[in-house]
Amino acid sequence: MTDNRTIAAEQKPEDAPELSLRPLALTEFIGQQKLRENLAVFIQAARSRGEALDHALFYGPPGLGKTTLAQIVARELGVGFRATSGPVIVRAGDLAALLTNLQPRDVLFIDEIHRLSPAVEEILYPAMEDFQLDLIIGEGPAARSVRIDLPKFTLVGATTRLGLITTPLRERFGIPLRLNFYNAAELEEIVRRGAGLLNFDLTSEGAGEIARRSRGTPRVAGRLLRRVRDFAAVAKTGRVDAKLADEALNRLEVDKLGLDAMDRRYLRAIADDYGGGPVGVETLAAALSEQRDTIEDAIEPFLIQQGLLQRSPRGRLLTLNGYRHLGMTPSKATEAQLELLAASVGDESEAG
Ligand SMILES: Nc1ncnc2c1ncn2[C@@H]1O[C@H](COP(=O)(O)OP(=O)(O)OP(=O)(O)O)[C@@H](O)[C@H]1O
Ligand SMILES: [Mg+2]
Repeated sequence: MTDNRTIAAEQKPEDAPELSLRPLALTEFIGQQKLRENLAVFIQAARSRGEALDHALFYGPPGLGKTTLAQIVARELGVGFRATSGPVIVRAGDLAALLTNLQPRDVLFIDEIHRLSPAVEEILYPAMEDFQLDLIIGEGPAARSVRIDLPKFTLVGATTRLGLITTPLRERFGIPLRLNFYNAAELEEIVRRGAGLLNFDLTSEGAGEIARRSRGTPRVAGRLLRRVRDFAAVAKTGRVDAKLADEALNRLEVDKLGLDAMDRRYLRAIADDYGGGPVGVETLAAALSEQRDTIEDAIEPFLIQQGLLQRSPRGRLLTLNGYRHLGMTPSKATEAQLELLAASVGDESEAG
């Protein structure tokens, strides 16, 4: 079932150093148990029918395994894998070229699918639903439309922002799958597996320390693992235990919860400059000189999941735990206000 195209398509420069840690089969993929079990069923059913898998959409915060799963899907189906991303497909013709080059049952992976242009999306709808391409050829009065039949293929989309996907596009995915942050036990398994692949002598307490501080994210776990290994190599220590891992992670400014300097800067801005909130995300983005997207995709979801931050219709709020984590105590008035809001505000983490 090893398909060379599957491997070739993945050699994006930013992924190259991580390549060796990427699980290649569903059984190697740790965590996301329910998602994995469901996916295994759908893949097996499609295989036994000899049909293309229904279109699948993976969504969730960065680094949780969306791209990895897309590749695994193609592998497990034993079909070809073509990868592209939303912003890369500029014109309808770009997408048409990709679609007409697919073999039956192939997987076409579109990363950052929330960033497709409306014109390209229009082409995608009939392609997904009826496996047909409607193209306009020529310009002006000579223009005519042609319809091309496509092979039955599987579109796998990935996005960090489900809320930014238009409803008609979202509804064309038969298999929407959400990835959640990983728990410490799952991350420990991922770290141990990574240490094994990197030939790195790490005690299980050392692995636990890295896992707990990986921000619920396998990509972060892999990164921290490599950095701890660097510290160990320079210190000429053979075996890395919890104490050494702790020292290395402290030097990397990763705290006990796994927050990095940017996370703390974000929380501190709300506490110090906006009295704990509520403060709008645009205001925060400007204050921190960060993109709003980065804040919403990469920073906030974990802080919300950890109960340090809350979203309300009026903006972001630091929770009592958020204050505690910064080693700060809110004023009595702020505390009372927080308790009121906590009682009335639900989690809006999926809001666009
Ligand atoms: N379940 C897992 N088990 C082991 N390693 C994993 C797992 N999920 C992800 N990884 C590792 O984490 C890294 C990031 O995964 P991946 O690139 O699939 O994330 P992503 O969700 O596509 O992120 P982005 O939204 O930034 O594109 C990969 O190098 C992979 O090795
Ligand atoms: Mg990805």
